[in-house]
Amino acid sequence: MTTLEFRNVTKRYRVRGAGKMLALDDVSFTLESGRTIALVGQSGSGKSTIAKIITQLERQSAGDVLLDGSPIPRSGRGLRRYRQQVRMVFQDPFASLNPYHTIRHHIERPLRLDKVVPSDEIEGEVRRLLERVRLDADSTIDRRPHELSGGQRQRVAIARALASRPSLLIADEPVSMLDVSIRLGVLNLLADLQRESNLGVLYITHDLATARHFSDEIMVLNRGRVVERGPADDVILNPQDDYTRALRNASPDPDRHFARTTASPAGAADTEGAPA
Ligand SMILES: Nc1ncnc2c1ncn2[C@@H]1O[C@H](COP(=O)(O)OP(=O)(O)OP(=O)(O)O)[C@@H](O)[C@H]1O
Repeated sequence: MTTLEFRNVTKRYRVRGAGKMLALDDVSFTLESGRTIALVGQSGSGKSTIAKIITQLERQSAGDVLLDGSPIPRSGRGLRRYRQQVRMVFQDPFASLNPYHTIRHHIERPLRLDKVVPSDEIEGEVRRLLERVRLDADSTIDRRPHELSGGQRQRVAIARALASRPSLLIADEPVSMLDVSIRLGVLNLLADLQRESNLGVLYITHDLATARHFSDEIMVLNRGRVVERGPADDVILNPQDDYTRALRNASPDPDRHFARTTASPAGAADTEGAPA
């Protein structure tokens, strides 16, 4: 069991000519393997700042971020091990993959860096990871990102994140840049992988309906403060905070229901896994 804990975390950004800007105000939560927490809030509420602190792109101004009770190491093997355990899926599958490199290269890299398998098993492991994200390995492995659709690229990004066999996955708006018709397929895939690997997932989203469906718990952020949290159904069906109610009322369809979340063969839930 792996646990990532935010304990009273505050983040102030220095803004030129305007002093400091409070982006996170005393935020505490615990993400553990096997559970999915959705982090919801309007633009500017601080969601990405939490992701940046977790991935060490930013440092908190105050408070503690602890992995299994210890502060995140700042350098060396400890930091490498932390980065292997906590992986990120970014919003933009177009920007997060290097256009000059093949899909094979993208997935091989973390396998080599983290010495996940012996060298002679890397090829097989790349193929296995592609199949895990329901991509056809033969027709995908030697392509470059621009030869794939947005949904296929995001599947490659997920395969790359899983390559290091992490315990926790931070998914920052993982489907918001994808065509609406294929979003559900990618979210179902993430849900399947979460269950198969007992991952802890922090699902950052604007979308209350998918937050409810794909998460155990929802945490609502407003201007850097957690204003409400609780079991997903409770937060959506019976919001206690005015801001959550406003978010819910502004949401196009917060009670929307979704089809199954069990593993599907490539192409069953959407056609993104099929070769182009
Ligand atoms: N590097 C930075 N320097 C100064 N202010 C920043 C910086 N990054 C974020 N902010 C400010 O911090 C606040 C929180 O931003 P953040 O990006 O975390 O919000 P968000 O909820 O992720 O928004 P979005 O959904 O639009 O990505 C915003 O007011 C933003 O303008």
